[in-house]
Amino acid sequence: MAEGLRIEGLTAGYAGIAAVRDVSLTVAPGEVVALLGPNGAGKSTTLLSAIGALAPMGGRVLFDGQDITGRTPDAVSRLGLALVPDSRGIFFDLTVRDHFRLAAPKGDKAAVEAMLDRFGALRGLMDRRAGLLSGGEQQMLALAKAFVTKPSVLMVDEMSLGLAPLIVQSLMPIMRRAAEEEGMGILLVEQHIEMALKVADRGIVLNRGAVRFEGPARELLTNRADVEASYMARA
Ligand SMILES: Nc1ncnc2c1ncn2[C@@H]1O[C@H](COP(=O)(O)OP(=O)(O)OP(=O)(O)O)[C@@H](O)[C@H]1O
Repeated sequence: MAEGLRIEGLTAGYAGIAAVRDVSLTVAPGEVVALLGPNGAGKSTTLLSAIGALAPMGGRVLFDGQDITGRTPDAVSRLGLALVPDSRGIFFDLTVRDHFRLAAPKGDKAAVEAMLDRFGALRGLMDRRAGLLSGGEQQMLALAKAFVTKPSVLMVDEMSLGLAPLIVQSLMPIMRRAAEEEGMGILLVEQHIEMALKVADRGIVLNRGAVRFEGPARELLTNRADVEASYMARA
């Protein structure tokens, strides 16, 4: 049964030093969750542990009720959990079309068409090398490449990195639509607090490796003082 992503008591880090401690969060099917927090809070570490790129030191990652802790990123993505990393994971010498061939090797034409309906700007760019795309187009490609694999939960790490706010604003509703129309669960790591909370159902603030504040996105939007205080939390 589709239950989405459940991270339970995750402790993870590097060279034996924990960067996140006892972090728990869920992303249900059809839900958009904004994972917020200052630089170095542990947001990427959480995502990397969920996808299987970083072995947790403690806790569990469950996907649709199955314990996937310690599985490889390939195995995890085959189950339907995808990550768009902040580095975007695109190859400058390959064309846009090549990226879709790699992402959907079985030639799922319907999935590519559905994705092009969402990211219409890519239609005219199919034969362009990714290195010649603008920053916004590259981010669109990174997202679209994940969409053609039809994940049931998609994690996006800093979609807005290096992009003009107007471009980010145009990408956010695509995330919302995917949640509403396809039941995709979405975990958005974002520095643009307001833009993320406007499309999210819930918000979670991570700081110094722990969850400091969480609640319905609408409440976090109107309660900016608590959100900002949790960004500053020193303990
Ligand atoms: N490969 C690594 N080796 C050692 N320490 C790391 C590594 N990657 C991240 N860290 C450390 O782990 C902590 C959490 O980093 P992480 O990248 O998860 O934070 P973040 O919330 O995603 O930050 P940002 O918003 O700046 O991307 C930081 O103190 C960071 O310096």
